[in-house]
Amino acid sequence: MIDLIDIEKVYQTGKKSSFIALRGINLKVEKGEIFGVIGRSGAGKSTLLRSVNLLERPTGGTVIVGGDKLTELTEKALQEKRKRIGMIFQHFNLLTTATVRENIAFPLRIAKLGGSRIKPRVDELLELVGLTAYQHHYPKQLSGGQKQRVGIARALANDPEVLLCDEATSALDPQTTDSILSLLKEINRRMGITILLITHEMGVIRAVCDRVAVMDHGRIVESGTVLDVFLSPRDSVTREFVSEVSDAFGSEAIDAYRAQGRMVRIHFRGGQTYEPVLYETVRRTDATFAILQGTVSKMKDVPYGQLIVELRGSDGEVDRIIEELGQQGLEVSRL
Ligand SMILES: Nc1ncnc2c1ncn2[C@@H]1O[C@H](COP(=O)(O)OP(=O)(O)OP(=O)(O)O)[C@@H](O)[C@H]1O
Repeated sequence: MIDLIDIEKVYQTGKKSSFIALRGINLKVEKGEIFGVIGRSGAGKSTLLRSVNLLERPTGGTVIVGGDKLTELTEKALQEKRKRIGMIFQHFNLLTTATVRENIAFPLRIAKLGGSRIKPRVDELLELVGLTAYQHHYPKQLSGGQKQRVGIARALANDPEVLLCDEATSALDPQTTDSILSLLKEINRRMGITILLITHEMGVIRAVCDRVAVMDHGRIVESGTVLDVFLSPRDSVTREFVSEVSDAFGSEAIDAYRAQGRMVRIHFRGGQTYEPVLYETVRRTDATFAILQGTVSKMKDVPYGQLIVELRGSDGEVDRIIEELGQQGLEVSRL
């Protein structure tokens, strides 16, 4: 649905100086998925997101959305295409002197829809985001979460195929963040809208995304399914993000144990998370095990678990257990 090919962005910062914000970005977002881009401040996330609808025109490369090469469209054709690419912002960007209803109707008026079609569409959108009772309020009378709901309704007004989310929950408290993320998931599921979001919070990625790309200094340093990247991060930047949401791992207590050897980390995915796979495997040997740390959580809707255990048995038994766990599809790494 979104194809970014060899995207470069160079900002001219002075007569003779320039800054490279994006370097050779290649990214493909499939139809119907929620794709997250994560990175530290200054990594280039906003520049990348704004390249998708050409709010920021790349200095090199090709942007394709829904089969159309945006980088080759005329200004008029681009305006038309942008109607099918919704966008929401960290600070909502609402019209402060217009009511909730007028804010949502705004893109429909721009699209020159007749009044008789605007009213039912706005009613539908108000209902979708749960703001029917607030339709005559002004933005200053709303909470942050409600303002973002207006932003979402407005972005969906023209029935887009893609929704771009620019740090959409960064200005919200954790509870409101959860409710906005749930709304985005519902919109994606019910309407099949492809969502591309940028964030600096791994929690956001874990809650809603199918796949993720990690950015650093204008490059994508790692990408893959959220589960893969989360459970086996390769790049140091990724590892830092992952440690933010899994602070239980790698604690000093575990490090102290490490000296004794035979410690393993086991990753469970999906239905396996709830099965006694470890117990059943160890039971078939003379070995035993001690659980040192464990967690069960969810990555979007997929359950996953991570256990750190010390296997107590002979070298041969320990090798056999690790091999058998692997054969059953568990990821096992010696610590
Ligand atoms: N108009 C501009 N002129 C010059 N440099 C710019 C311009 N816009 C962005 N930059 C620089 O490009 C880099 C990437 O900025 P960008 O806003 O895309 O990063 P980001 O990852 O979204 O970070 P943040 O979350 O802080 O916005 C930064 O170093 C920024 O200073």
